[in-house]
Amino acid sequence: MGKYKIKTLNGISKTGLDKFGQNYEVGSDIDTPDGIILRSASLHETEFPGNLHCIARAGAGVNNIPVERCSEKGIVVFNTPGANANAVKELAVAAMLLSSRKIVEGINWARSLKGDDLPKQVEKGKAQFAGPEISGKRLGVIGLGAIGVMVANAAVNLEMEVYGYDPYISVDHAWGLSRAVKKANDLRKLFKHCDYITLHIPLTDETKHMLGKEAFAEMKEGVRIINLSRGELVNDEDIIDALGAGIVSEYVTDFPNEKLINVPGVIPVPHLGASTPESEDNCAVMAVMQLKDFLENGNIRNSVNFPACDMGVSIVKHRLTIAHKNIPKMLGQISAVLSEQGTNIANMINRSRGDYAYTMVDLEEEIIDENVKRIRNITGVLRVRVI
Ligand SMILES: NC(=O)c1ccc[n+]([C@@H]2O[C@H](COP(=O)([O-])OP(=O)(O)OC[C@H]3O[C@@H](n4cnc5c(N)ncnc54)[C@H](O)[C@@H]3O)[C@@H](O)[C@H]2O)c1
Ligand SMILES: O=C(O)[C@H](O)COP(=O)(O)O
Repeated sequence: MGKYKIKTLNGISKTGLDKFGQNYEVGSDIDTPDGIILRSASLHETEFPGNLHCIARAGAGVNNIPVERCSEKGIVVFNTPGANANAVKELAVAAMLLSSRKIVEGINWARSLKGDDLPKQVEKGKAQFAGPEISGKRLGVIGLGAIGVMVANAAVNLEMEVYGYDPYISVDHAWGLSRAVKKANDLRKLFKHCDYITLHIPLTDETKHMLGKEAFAEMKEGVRIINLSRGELVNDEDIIDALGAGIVSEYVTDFPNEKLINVPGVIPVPHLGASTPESEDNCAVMAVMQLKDFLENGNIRNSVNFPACDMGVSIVKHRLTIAHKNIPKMLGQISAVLSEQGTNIANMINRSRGDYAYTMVDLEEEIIDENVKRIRNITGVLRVRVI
């Protein structure tokens, strides 16, 4: 078996890449990779080579990856849940303060001062940069996943009154949420009462333009909006109107574009949410370890399109992994091929997730190519690997 080939897109932390080790050829110029590791680069226009088995997003959001197209080809897509959450939480706290205290304007003004009486000018001019404290104000957190929970809890510690909205919250994340966070059952109520609203949800067909004209019409006048999640969650034209009308007083976005950049009240941050050495290392290490375990053992952990599946380290003659559609009679057809050959199945596991499923089979003897072909040809089978 030759070396596994991994293509890198974006700058991936060396601490993570070093974990690939000797059996891997890793680089940005690899043509026919077994795996891809990336951050925000878009793969929507990319044709995938036939031998590409897996893609790891060193980060949270996977809207830059054509996940459904990958599923149809049996390509397993991973992300690294929670690995950059603390970095985003810290920037969210900073964003609330930036939106309140006119810190950026104040710094720019201080830098523009000239003369030999600067302390005097500072004291005379500072009043124009006064802004409210966040303590005692109401914060609405939309999305209570890895980041939203941390932001909500941090805001409680900063003495804010916090409302959380997430109809799909996981049990684990609910356990991690401070009891002081109040549950918002209805987004309209959250819009009506909150002084600050922060978004921590993925970009999907459901969430695109979640903040638009109708939402702004419900909001408290002067609300401050923090969007460190994805630009398209907010309708640009509508928030520009809401800023002009004074409904929104400040909009901190980690996703600036040409429409927003010079609008008064917009605080553009150049997608810095996860840009800390700590989270870049965390994400890369997690992504690399997941890719390695998948390529070497067929195990799936933290995939966004296939079920979690783990049979430990492969120590048998062959491990067969089969990505397939979640349809009846699949296991029967696979085991029929193996039993016709007289092969003893040492261990087998099958898991499903929505329309897709994954089967792992440990075999104590060689599997002949003809039978691998027969399994590949079963209707609904997307990909077969022999490890
Ligand atoms: N700015 C950055 O650098 C940066 C860094 C990390 C993540 N992000 C963005 O933040 C998003 C969230 O990251 P995370 O790590 O917290 O993800 P996560 O999967 O842990 O949490 C997302 C939460 O959103 C909830 N949700 C989904 N649809 C919802 C809806 N319609 N209404 C309310 N809640 C909904 C889910 O139930 C889940 O709890 C990512 O998808 C990514 O787009 C940005
Ligand atoms: O979804 C994410 O994890 C973030 O947007 C981080 O993106 P980045 O890795 O390109 O900084």
